Amino acid sequence: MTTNQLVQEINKKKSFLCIGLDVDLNKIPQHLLKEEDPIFAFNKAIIDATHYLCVAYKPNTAFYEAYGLKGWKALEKTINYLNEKYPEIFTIADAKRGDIGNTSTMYAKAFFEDLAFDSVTVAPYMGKDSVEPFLAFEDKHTIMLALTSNAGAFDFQTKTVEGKELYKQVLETSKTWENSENLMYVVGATKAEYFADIRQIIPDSFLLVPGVGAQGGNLQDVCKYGMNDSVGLLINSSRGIIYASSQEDFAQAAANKAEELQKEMALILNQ
Ligand SMILES: O=c1ccn([C@@H]2O[C@H](COP(=O)(O)O)[C@@H](O)[C@H]2O)c(=O)[nH]1
Repeated sequence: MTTNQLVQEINKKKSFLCIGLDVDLNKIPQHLLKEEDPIFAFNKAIIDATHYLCVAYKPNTAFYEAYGLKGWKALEKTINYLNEKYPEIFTIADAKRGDIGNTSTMYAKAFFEDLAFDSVTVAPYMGKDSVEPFLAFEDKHTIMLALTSNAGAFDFQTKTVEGKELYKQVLETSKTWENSENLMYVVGATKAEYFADIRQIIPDSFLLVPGVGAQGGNLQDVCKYGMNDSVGLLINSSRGIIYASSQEDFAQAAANKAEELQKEMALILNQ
């Protein structure tokens, strides 16, 4: 999917919501455990109930890898279902990959070709030659960690290196890489006070923003400083939506939570 198609979808749905599909078998409604593939059954119900309220889904691969082959199969069924039934939806494999060049190419093939995700998250720590192999894929997006939502972000990312915070170095340097137009960035909603500075460096890039809901980030603050002329934000909520209920009504409860966020977004877009 191109960035223009994503922007069109945002404007059509009046939503820049991304729903995180972080499936934990201990948290899903127990009646689903009788299904042949409980993870996929859960995802399918959530997707069918919420697709008109969001523009992206983000399965975090950890929640699938943890269940071995069954988990990976459920991930494959989920992305295939999304691509076949809801091709207008942007898909994110939250895998936080990145390695020496030839290995990164294989990661990119796994997520862009075999699983056919629109985007994958990567860690910048290994630098240019670990990220450029992802950027080489046309109409695919590489979402690089910039300033993460967790407390540990302050261990390295905000430390000053050669007179500048490390996350700023990451943003500035990445702009010089080949095919950098295929980059998006992760910035945590819990770091709202940093968005204005970040927008100075990357005014036009899309930002994937996790951390609203369960982690306490505030949507209004993020939008105030992080939004650009094309909206430029994908706000992710995972647990706050998908675990709204652990009963038979779980999909409707998730849709209700998603609608609360979508309505807030529509108001912001109409301002
Ligand atoms: O900085 C980051 C980067 C990634 N994440 C991931 O986003 C979701 C957030 O889930 P919630 O349940 O809405 O808190 C999860 O997959 C994280 O691994 C992040 O939170 N922060």
